[in-house]
Amino acid sequence: MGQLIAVEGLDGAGKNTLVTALVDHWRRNGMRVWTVTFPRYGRSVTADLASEALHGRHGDLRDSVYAMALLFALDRADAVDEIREALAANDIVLLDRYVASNAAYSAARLGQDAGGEMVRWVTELEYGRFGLPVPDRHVLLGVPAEVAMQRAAGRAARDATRPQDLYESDQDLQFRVDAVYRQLAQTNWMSQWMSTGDEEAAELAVRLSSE
Ligand SMILES: Nc1ncnc2c1ncn2[C@@H]1O[C@H](COP(=O)(O)OP(=O)(O)O)[C@@H](O)[C@H]1O
Ligand SMILES: Cc1cn([C@H]2C[C@H](O)[C@@H](COP(=O)(O)OP(=O)(O)O)O2)c(=O)[nH]c1=O
Repeated sequence: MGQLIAVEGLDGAGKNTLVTALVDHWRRNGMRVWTVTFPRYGRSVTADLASEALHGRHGDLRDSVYAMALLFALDRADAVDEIREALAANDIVLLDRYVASNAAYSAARLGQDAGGEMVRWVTELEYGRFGLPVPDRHVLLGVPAEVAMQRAAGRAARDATRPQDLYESDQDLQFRVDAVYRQLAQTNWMSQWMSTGDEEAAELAVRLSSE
């Protein structure tokens, strides 16, 4: 049975870059690693609908915090079997965003903290009703919010296929999401959280196996 690890952080924090480096490091060391990025764009109709809403389509869908969270959650509900199969066949299953993204972004949108109603609702829906496996570890890529926002803006400027969405372009929201993420990490929400900045993947991989 593999270890389930979720990497979390703001838009532009560097999650994708870190996950790619970790997978590369572990595979070079002979470990069996499987990875998936949420939302599963192109594979999940609910993920695609959520992205389209965040880019201005589907009327007032994006105004509903619960409706948006439900779309992201349904994408994961549909992935339960593939995650369980991956855990059975690999040493490590690495998730680029997971349930904590829904908890942090949705709570932040409502001005709530990590102890509020929205985090409870996400927990009951995704870990309770949908039966998603709880990560053994969470990794919070906690670069300063200003840095993450600059990187997300830079990426959008360089890549015309990745315009900033509603959440990425809302600086106040990003600061609030950052605060909720840090509370989730401090309270070790659902499992142990490890915080990292711009750390070499090799160093982080060692810390993940030793702490
Ligand atoms: N450690 C780093 N130092 C500088 N730039 C970085 C670093 N990590 C990622 N980036 C850059 O920041 C941008 C966002 O990184 P990405 O991994 O796509 O973030 P996320 O998946 O968290 O949105 C990309 O343009 C990437 O090249
Ligand atoms: C996975 C997930 C993402 N989100 C948010 C975080 C991001 O701001 C946004 C889009 O996800 P993101 O991973 O940033 O996708 P993109 O490649 O389009 O930048 O959705 C949630 O609110 N809940 C979730 O469950």
